[in-house]
Amino acid sequence: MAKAIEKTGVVTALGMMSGTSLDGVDAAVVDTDGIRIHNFGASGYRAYSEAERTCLRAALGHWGGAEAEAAAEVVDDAHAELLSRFSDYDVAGFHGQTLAHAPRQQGTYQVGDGATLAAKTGRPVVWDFRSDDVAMGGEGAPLAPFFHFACAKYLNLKKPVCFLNLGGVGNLTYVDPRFDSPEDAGALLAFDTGPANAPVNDLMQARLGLNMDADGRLAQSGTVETGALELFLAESYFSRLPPKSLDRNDFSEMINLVGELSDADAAATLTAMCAAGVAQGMQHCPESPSSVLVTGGGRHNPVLMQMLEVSLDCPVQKVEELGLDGDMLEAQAFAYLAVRVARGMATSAPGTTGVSACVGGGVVSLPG
Ligand SMILES: Nc1ncnc2c1ncn2[C@@H]1O[C@H](COP(=O)(O)OP(=O)(O)OP(=O)(O)O)[C@@H](O)[C@H]1O
Ligand SMILES: CC(=O)N[C@H]1[C@@H]2OC[C@@H](O2)[C@@H](O)[C@@H]1O[C@H](C)C(=O)O
Repeated sequence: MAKAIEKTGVVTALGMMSGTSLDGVDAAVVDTDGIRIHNFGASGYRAYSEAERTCLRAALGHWGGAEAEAAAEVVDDAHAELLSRFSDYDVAGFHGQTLAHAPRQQGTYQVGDGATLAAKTGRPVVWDFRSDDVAMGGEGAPLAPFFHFACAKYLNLKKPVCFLNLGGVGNLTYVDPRFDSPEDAGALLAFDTGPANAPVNDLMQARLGLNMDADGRLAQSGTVETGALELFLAESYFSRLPPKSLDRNDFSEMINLVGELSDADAAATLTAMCAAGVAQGMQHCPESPSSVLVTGGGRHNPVLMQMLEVSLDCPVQKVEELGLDGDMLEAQAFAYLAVRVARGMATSAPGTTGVSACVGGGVVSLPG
């Protein structure tokens, strides 16, 4: 069994991501040398139970304490359980669960203990991906952009393209595949676009006890309240230049902007806010991309997809149209990044997190 990973050649990495939507943990295998993607492998998913989700929700915004400890236990157990379904990998990338993120103040805080996981599994585990970037003045997020660059190369794309991830929060990566390396100035520009599904999920939870507006059915029957949308876009976050990042709950008061609206109008308006944040963010791209490739759970929402098609002036496609798996892209990203960290390569750049120089964050825990 591998105790440390080889310094060169293609290895099999297993990435795991527990995202801001708090729905569950994704895991996916990528064969890579840390530069090129050679192959995408098996994937898996482990949903959080209602009780686990309640525990995680209660810990959001906490920088430690009993709530965070309870959440850490849930995260560690769920990841260990998911990991036990895989046997054929050389290194694991373990993002953990973000509980709080304020890079300019307290920093960034993910729970999940990679050292324990390494001891349990007997494999090297790479974790704590964001802290070094924040310590060097970066946003600590988004980190998927270096992987998006590798995806563009894997797909043999020749023109600039955007990857748009619609999870709890939205994040956009502008990739120019004409550059050789993700570290080249101008190859990447990335930032969080604004809230994506989190406000709609919170609305559905508060008003109807549901986890999401499945297939946008409620939003579909509602009307967008343009006054609320304008107030949303007046938020100072949207006039800030990228790179920039958000905490899941930075926009949680948005739900108050739709407080007086019917369920359907509120859902339609919060969905429109997500699309409007993306449209606003696209104005920062140095060139109009050949297309916007959408990944993450929001791409399953046809109302949101249609709003994006109307408001963006380039084609909007699900990543599946190019053969990628939009449910697993983030887990794959942390598989890819794990290999880069283990090999001392950079995982973020001034254009992706605003860090002062390219930095390779992450901690490598070897089994004892
Ligand atoms: N069929 C669907 N209809 C509407 N919304 C959906 C559908 N499927 C998924 N979603 C939305 O996508 C969310 C999950 O997205 P995803 O798994 O990308 O989030 P995440 O990885 O937790 O978040 P992040 O990328 O912010 O870390 C769900 O909570 C829901 O809001
Ligand atoms: C601090 C943190 O966990 N941020 C997440 C979150 O979820 C989406 C967006 O906000 C993105 O910035 C990031 O995740 C992705 C995987 C990233 O780092 O690329």
